[in-house]
Amino acid sequence: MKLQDEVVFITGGASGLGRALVDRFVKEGAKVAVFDKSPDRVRQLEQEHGKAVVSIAGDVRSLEDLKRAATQCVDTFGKIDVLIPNAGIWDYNMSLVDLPEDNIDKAFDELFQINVKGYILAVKACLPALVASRGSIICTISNAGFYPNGGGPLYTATKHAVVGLVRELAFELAPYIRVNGVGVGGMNTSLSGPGSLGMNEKSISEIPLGEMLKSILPIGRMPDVDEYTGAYVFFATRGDSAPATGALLNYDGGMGVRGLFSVAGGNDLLDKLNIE
Ligand SMILES: NC(=O)c1ccc[n+]([C@@H]2O[C@H](COP(=O)([O-])OP(=O)(O)OC[C@H]3O[C@@H](n4cnc5c(N)ncnc54)[C@H](O)[C@@H]3O)[C@@H](O)[C@H]2O)c1
Repeated sequence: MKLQDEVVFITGGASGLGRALVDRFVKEGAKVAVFDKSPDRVRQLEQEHGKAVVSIAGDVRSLEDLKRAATQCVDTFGKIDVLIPNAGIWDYNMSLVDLPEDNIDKAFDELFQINVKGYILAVKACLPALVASRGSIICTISNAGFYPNGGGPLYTATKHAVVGLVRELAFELAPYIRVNGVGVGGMNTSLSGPGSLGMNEKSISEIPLGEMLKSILPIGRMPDVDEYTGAYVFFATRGDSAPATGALLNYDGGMGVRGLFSVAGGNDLLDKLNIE
């Protein structure tokens, strides 16, 4: 177990990637505080994990909710070693031309309030505890934090903003708190969209992402959600990641190394080297 007795606070931990992170961190010996807007799903997590998990329902757009949750985490587990701002929504690749004029303001506010302000408020709420523990922050980014076409202009702008946030906070919070980011790629979760665009009941799992990514990613397949959790364990581990702050890990199946003429340049390696 790599994280025995470390305490992790995660937003959006009741579903998808966040949920997989909770399971993985508990397996690694950590105690986990889960903050999510869905009271039913956070309660269920607590039931499944017993004393290793405390769950708090709230909205990442509310500093008050997050401060209440940070206090509950410290009251229950005594500290916060790692904060993972992760709760997010997607814009389902809605292009600028398709954005309805009368909803741009609301959609912009909703996406930025959850995907960017939600991260800033989570840090603000956990800051005293993180300084006291000499802890670290691991932000979930996305391939959309680095490349176009992983979202529309609104989502892509929010994820690029998180890249800036990682860099700024890594500077501002040094030498007491390390701040890093993981640029995860496509995965089968319940990722939904802004209510202002009528997308709050949608789920990315309705899209045949696995089939699509086979021919888009150099690794040739969409990773399982669980396969994304190792990077977070690495950044949370005090020993192994001690030199890392302001680090951004592209962890997306190789989107930045796609070839111009074919996605993966080594498709004929087995034939050429006579390997089964
Ligand atoms: N699924 C993908 O293909 C993909 C790709 C790249 C990046 N990401 C990023 O991964 C992160 C996790 O998303 P996911 O795919 O696991 O989706 P998900 O919907 O399964 O999980 C996100 C969680 O955040 C919670 N949440 C949303 N808005 C909230 C709010 N206002 N307050 C509190 N909680 C809120 C949801 O209830 C949900 O439990 C997001 O930041 C997303 O942008 C996802």
